[in-house]
Amino acid sequence: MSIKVEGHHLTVQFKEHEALTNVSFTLESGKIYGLIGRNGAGKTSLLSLLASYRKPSSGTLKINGEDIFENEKWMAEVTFVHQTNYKDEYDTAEAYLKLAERYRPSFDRKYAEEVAALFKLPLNQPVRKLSTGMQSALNATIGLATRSKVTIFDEAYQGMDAPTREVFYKEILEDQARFPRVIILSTHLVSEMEYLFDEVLMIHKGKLMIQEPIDTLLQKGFSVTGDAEQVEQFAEGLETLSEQRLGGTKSVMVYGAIPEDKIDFVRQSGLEVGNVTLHDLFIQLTNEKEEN
Ligand SMILES: Nc1ncnc2c1ncn2[C@@H]1O[C@H](COP(=O)(O)OP(=O)(O)OP(=O)(O)O)[C@@H](O)[C@H]1O
Repeated sequence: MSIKVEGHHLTVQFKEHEALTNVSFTLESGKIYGLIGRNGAGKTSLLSLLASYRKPSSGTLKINGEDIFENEKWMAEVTFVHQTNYKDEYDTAEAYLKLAERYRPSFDRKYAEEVAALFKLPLNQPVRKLSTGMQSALNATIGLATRSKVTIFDEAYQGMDAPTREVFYKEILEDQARFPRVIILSTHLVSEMEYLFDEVLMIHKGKLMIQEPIDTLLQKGFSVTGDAEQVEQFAEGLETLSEQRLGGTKSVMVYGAIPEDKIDFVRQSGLEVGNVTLHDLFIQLTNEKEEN
């Protein structure tokens, strides 16, 4: 069954503070969504609505046309993976997998064991004794193997070292191809995880600034690399996001399209034109808003 999640004009109000303001979006099965935003932007507030942890102060949130808050059918189809405090957990990792199998009908125990082995997760150890990275690997294993129609990973990589994160990312891609669902990855590791995203949701100060396919988003800017003097000449008067210089070579990231009157200059000078990165766009777009 394919899934369509629709949020309309969602607001989350905490006493004095509005954590989310008038947020609307659509999510569909088969896509991986990158949810990015600066600290305190409202990412977890949005995810807690999807997980039914919280009721929106206003607005609607539906899956396939049905409200999800306290809706048992849909709550059972959403898995929210986030950092957990396991300091008082004496059960083993193995027992956790058994528990997940008991409570989640879609849980695939065999796959969970395969992923646990890839993570080198010591299943016979009490969870409280696992390192932070291994506790995250346990959460990630359960999140993947539950195969919920909506699977949310909220900075689920905490403490994982780089090779472990690579295992995690590879499994996300491979298992999503086998069992397409809505996957949301909330992250601060923008550069590292960019290649996983089909679409990006960028939140800034409680507002959804962008929901766009990653390819469209990356066409909002470009990079130019080549002889430093020529690059500087090219970039004069343009809005640059970042620049790097190595000896006589320089690279700049520019926001916007290449201006018509500079196209010939690029051709003649032989400067190399490439894509902008999500990391640079993110920094630029969230700074720009702050200035406004
Ligand atoms: N229970 C709460 N009571 C009051 N304010 C809250 C509560 N939870 C979150 N907030 C505030 O709402 C805003 C959004 O917080 P949220 O946790 O959604 O941000 P975030 O984007 O997930 O941040 P981070 O990247 O730092 O985890 C912040 O200003 C935060 O202080």
